[in-house]
Amino acid sequence: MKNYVNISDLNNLQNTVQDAIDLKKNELQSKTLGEGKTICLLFFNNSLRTRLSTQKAAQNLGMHTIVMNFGNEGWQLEFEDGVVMNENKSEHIKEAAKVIAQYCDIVAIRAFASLTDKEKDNAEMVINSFIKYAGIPVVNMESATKHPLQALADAITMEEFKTTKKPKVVLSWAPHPKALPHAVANSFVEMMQLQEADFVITHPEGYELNSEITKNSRVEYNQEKAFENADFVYVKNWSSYKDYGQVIKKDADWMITEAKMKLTNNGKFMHCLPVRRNVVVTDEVIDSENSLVIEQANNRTYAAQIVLKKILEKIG
Ligand SMILES: CCC[C@H](NC(=O)CCC(=O)O)C(=O)O
Ligand SMILES: NC(=O)OP(=O)(O)O
Repeated sequence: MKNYVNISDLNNLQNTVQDAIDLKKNELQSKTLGEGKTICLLFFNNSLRTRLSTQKAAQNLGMHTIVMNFGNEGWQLEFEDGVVMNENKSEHIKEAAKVIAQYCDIVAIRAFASLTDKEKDNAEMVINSFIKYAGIPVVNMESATKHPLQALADAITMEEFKTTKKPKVVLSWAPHPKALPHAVANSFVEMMQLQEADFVITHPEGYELNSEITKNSRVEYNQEKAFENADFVYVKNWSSYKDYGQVIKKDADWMITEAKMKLTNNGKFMHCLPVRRNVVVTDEVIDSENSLVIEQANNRTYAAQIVLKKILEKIG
């Protein structure tokens, strides 16, 4: 595997999940694989889990890490070709990407969606520019449309906690005061499409995700109906895709409550974090024994570590 930008970059999701679960048993088993190698972790947006888990994963493999809050420490980058750079952009991605590649063997990038320019977001301009110009492996730490490290961690977690071969899994929208990206939901959908599961997406009308991603995944507009007999309830807010980047309705009654979780088959509650308590989910639900949010966060290290291990094995 050269780059890890989408969950589909994995040769086989199920095998990778098993590899990660094996790795968890002895996380330092490949502690010399990355010796002499450096990874640059570039953040154009905030992070807790991704930043700490990816750095830990690299260190578990013996790598050096360089972490940079590019958004407020680096130069404003120009991504368009042929532009006269006489305004607020100090450096072109062509130089920046090639320069960064002089300092590291792998570059990992977090650059959220603009949520204002659907075309540029869908084109994945930032991460694809790094792939084009850096010439070294690129890892996606949440881009404009995808969050594959989160999706892999979620797959690991469901494998560890599923009690049936074909669980019912619900991706449920929940309200949020801000307009949030589609990336986490998109990668969760793509990951579920690679799994043996009874998968259903539930959200209010107007919050349909990009149909090029959801394809023929089932959508149920009645949240409580979707929750019936669910084994896993994965919850995330996202802004409207149709009215791009808009919060078209806040629908407080879509918040996840104990009463809704009672409709499930003793279902597990999942969320990528950070989460707005008592907006997205009640304290009772996220604090319950059926909440897997901390297990998910722990598995972020092993998701990143198995990805970096496979990239390092290819680099040689
Ligand atoms: C891993 C999730 C990162 C990000 N979440 C947020 O931006 C939440 C921000 C907030 O709640 O203020 C998102 O929804 O994509
Ligand atoms: N879930 C996740 O990616 O968390 P951070 O945004 O804190 O990295």
